[in-house]
Amino acid sequence: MLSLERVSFAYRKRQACIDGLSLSLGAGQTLGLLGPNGAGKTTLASLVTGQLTPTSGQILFAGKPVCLGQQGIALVPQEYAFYARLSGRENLMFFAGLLNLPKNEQQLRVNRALASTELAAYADQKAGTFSGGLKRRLNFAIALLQQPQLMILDEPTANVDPQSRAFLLGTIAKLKQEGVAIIYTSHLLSEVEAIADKVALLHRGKILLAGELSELLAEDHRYLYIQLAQTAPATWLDALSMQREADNWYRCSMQERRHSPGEIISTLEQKGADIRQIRHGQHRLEEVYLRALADAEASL
Ligand SMILES: Nc1ncnc2c1ncn2[C@@H]1O[C@H](COP(=O)(O)OP(=O)(O)OP(=O)(O)O)[C@@H](O)[C@H]1O
Repeated sequence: MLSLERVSFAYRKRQACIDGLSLSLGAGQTLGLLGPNGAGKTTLASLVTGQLTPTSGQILFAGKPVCLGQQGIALVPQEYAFYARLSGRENLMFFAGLLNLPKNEQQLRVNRALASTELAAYADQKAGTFSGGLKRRLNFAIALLQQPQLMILDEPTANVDPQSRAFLLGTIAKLKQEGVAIIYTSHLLSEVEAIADKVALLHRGKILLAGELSELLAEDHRYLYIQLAQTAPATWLDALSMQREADNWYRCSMQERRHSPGEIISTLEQKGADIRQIRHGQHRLEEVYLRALADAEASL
């Protein structure tokens, strides 16, 4: 459905902001687009929607180069993109009016967008008086009016409470089931882990790491991760080949096959360790992300 072939873009000459980037996305797939501040995620979103034009390479949607106002692609931007002085419904009617549709179809789409985002009860309030969560939903509802085949969500859950976040993620999951392709940027890696099929990690405009989420998270059982309630003394670290990580997490290497997971746990318990959590066999996306960035910075 979407394919990017060696796409580059520079705001200023010589300084590539997106640098030779290739990726593809099929119907019903969700791509989690990750990267530190300034990595190029928003720029990439603007390229895919046709708001910016690549300096080289091409972006194809359904086999054709994307253009400004591309049909079938909708962006939910980071900023609130509606009129604060209009009500929720007035905003939706205004944006539906820009879609060049018969009046009854416009009304139908507004009602559908209000229903899918559960905004009907607030539809006649001024959008400027909405809570942060409702504003995010309105941003989302405006993009839904286009009934897109590809939806790009740029940090849609920023400043949103856990309930509204769960609601937005649930709505995205429904769209995915209906075959809508999603590009989802977020700094909340647990969210991306929950909804993405594929992940691309951007760093300085290049893809540092990309692939199926399940493959990126799969681990070869070389390490056991244990979180303790206390800080482990150096003697425990030496005895069990443990390395301290953040938040009292310890990484125990089993590479030398000196210890099995069971031995490590019982030895720690005998020493009086208060074990909070244990992980074995799967990385968290956050670890994959931080390690890839640390390796990239080290090799600069
Ligand atoms: N309009 C612009 N003119 C010039 N440079 C820009 C412009 N917009 C972004 N940039 C630069 O391009 C780079 C990528 O910015 P971009 O906003 O795409 O990153 P991002 O990954 O979305 O960051 P964040 O996570 O903070 O939203 C940054 O160095 C930024 O300063």
